[in-house]
Amino acid sequence: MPTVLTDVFRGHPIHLPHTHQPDFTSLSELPDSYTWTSKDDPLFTAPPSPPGAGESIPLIDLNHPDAANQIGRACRTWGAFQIANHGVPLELLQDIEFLTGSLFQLPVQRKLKAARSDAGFSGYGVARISSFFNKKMWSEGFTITGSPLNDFRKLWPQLHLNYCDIVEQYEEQMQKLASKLMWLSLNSLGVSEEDIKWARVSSDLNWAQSALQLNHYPVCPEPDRTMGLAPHTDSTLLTILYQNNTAGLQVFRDDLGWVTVPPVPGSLVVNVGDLFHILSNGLFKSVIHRARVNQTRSRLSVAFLWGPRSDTKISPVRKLVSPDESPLYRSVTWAEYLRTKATHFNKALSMIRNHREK
Ligand SMILES: C=C1C[C@]23C[C@H]1CC[C@H]2[C@@]12CCC[C@@](C)(C(=O)O1)[C@H]2[C@@H]3C(=O)O
Ligand SMILES: O=C(O)CCC(=O)C(=O)O
Ligand SMILES: [Fe+2]
Repeated sequence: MPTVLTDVFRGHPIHLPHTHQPDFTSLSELPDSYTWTSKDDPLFTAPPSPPGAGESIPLIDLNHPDAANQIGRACRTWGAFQIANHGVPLELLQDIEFLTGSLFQLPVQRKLKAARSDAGFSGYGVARISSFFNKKMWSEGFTITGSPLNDFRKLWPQLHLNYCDIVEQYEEQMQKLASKLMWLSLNSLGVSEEDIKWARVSSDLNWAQSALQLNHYPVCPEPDRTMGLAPHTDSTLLTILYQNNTAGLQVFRDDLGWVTVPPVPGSLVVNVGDLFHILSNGLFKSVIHRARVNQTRSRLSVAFLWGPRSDTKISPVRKLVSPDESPLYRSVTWAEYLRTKATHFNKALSMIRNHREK
């Protein structure tokens, strides 16, 4: 059984056609293979949030004395929020944006030197969920887990060490922030470190692991007819997303439809992932989100995908399950869940749901 993320997809190869990526910049018309309709994705034409509704996910000031409750509320109603005053240096956000921009600007032959293999985890390619859709997505991505040294050396024979250093610093900051956010939201439910022993702050963060997903959405001649990244939930506990100043991220709410998450300079977007939904016995929503593209500006985003060690069993916190009911989900490790997701995509959650008797 794999204990690091690198091994998770080894027995679950997915054929991902990286090498058929077009040179996005040379296309003046959208090819049919990139043209999406509601047949390709039932939510494609779901209404955008009504104009003037003025509602999007909350922007929460982490220094606010009531931040924990605000975060808890956002996790229950939206499954997403933005944070200001998160303590991550602005310069580091600029560095990771610069790194991401430089990576995707490399010639495609260079990027393909670090292509992700079908059974691999790290490297350059299309989104892993691509295999579940008939149409292609107008984006390219780069996944990092563990040290990026080998891949970065292929991309930047000279500068790779500087870029590795940025990734390392960024991951360190994100780890601290993610654990803080998890505990703030759990505290708002009355759950404390006594209730989830594997995730104690004092256990020096060795209980967690992560991946970084860099995304690039090139300028597109017909943005309304294509998709940057198809709707999905993240398989994480929490995801912390940095987006550049081009809008594109949307979250889905049953009552509102697609709601745009406007870029707020210096702030970060946080998503509840499927594992946090499980841990909270369904109280926190793992939010369906997608990325649209833009006709005049390219868009970059950096997702920090955060979860427990691969061998930790995640199950609903006992305290959140009422005594006369069984937990909503059976226990699952992150490795098992990622593999279930890799084969069953958006059915994964329902596959580990306990069916209540009576
Ligand atoms: C740790 C993770 C989480 C992964 C798989 C693996 C590495 C890359 C992540 C993403 C990033 C892009 C969306 C997503 C849906 C995808 O296709 O690749 C994510 C997926 C998940 O959250 O399920
Ligand atoms: O680019 C975005 O805004 C969304 C990216 C995302 O959802 C992901 O990488 O999981
Ligand atoms: Fe995502």
